[in-house]
Amino acid sequence: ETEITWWHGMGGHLGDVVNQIAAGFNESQDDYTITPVFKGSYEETLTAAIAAFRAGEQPNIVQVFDAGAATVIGAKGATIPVQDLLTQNGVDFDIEDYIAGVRYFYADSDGKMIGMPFNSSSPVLYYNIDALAAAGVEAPATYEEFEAAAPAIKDAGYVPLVQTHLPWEFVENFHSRHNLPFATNNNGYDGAEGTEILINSEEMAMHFTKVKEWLDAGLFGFHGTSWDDNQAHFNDGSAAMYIGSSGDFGGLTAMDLPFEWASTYLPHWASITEEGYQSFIGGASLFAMAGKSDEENAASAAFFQYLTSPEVQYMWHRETGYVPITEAAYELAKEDGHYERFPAAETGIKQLMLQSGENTHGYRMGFYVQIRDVENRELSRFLNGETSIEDALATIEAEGNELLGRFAQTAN
Ligand SMILES: O=P(O)(O)OC[C@H](O)CO
Repeated sequence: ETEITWWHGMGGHLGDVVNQIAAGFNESQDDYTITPVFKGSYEETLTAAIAAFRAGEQPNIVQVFDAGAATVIGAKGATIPVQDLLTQNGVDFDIEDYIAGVRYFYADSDGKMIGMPFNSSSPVLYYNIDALAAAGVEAPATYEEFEAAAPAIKDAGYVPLVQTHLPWEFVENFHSRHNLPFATNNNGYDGAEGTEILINSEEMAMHFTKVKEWLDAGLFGFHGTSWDDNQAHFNDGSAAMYIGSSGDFGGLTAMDLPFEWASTYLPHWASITEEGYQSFIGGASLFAMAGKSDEENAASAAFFQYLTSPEVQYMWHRETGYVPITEAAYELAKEDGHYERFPAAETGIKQLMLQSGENTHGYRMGFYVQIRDVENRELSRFLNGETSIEDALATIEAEGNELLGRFAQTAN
């Protein structure tokens, strides 16, 4: 029997479902055993995998989040393109089986799939139905509607809004929802050479200036930049709404919160675009690391085949809220009546299928994990009154471009 390992960053409820998938694969056949290992946050998982690769102790499969994808795809020789792994091991592969939004996010510039989409998400707006009813307002579709409703929500005794990740929700997907360019060179997809971040814009300055006004007026809560710093305020009933991952759906359901909740799209500014554009996929994908035996690679291919079967995909989607990555799994969820029972479970995938534009397919920036650190640092300093928005955005742009330039050198 061949044994393989899978490093991932799925904690809590998500980790339980990962373990169920691994157990299901192990029971489904006698040739292979996969062992999932929780390595901490997405950032910690990626750091551990890079260190392990350098020491020749890499796992067979590692989960890498969207922000780290360009770095890993650009690290030639570190991974085996998943498309090659599958076809070399006799597993049928057709990129058209995947929903449009996930098809090319983890592909190289030739359209070859390098990472296997796994937990794909969208940032959505969750709302406490009881809180909005107490305030006599509807869930907002736009930030203008949020501004109009927020004072009544505050008067009803709630913090109107919190969010879980400034870069993902207020920067990266902000650009997609408004079809604004986020980097030169076709958002970085045309190559690392000369790619520059386009964060220092009128629209970013306007949005964060508004967020700071809301914060100062008690209409927005901000408790830190780690993934878990803010959601607790929604869970405990003090915040009426939060922007978070569609992949939070399963965890929220499992918590059995003492109030009714639902979700809707990530708001956009009607002043920038009347109709919002699609978001692009978040979450993470699975990479097969290089340097493993043929037997182990065959085991990884068999696991990926199992993982992408409609039944396993639907189970993962149903239990977590991550979007189904194949058309077949989405159809299965619809046929099973999943969205009639839980309308909030469909928000993420529907948002990925809204109108698209030239800037809505995501971004490809190397060392973007480090750029996120700069964004979090400078945007927090602005929200805490330690710098101006002009200086914050200029600093992110300068440090971001320096990191992008360094990445372009390593990638060549
Ligand atoms: O919380 P997740 O797993 O949906 O991931 C959100 C972001 O895309 C990670 O960078």
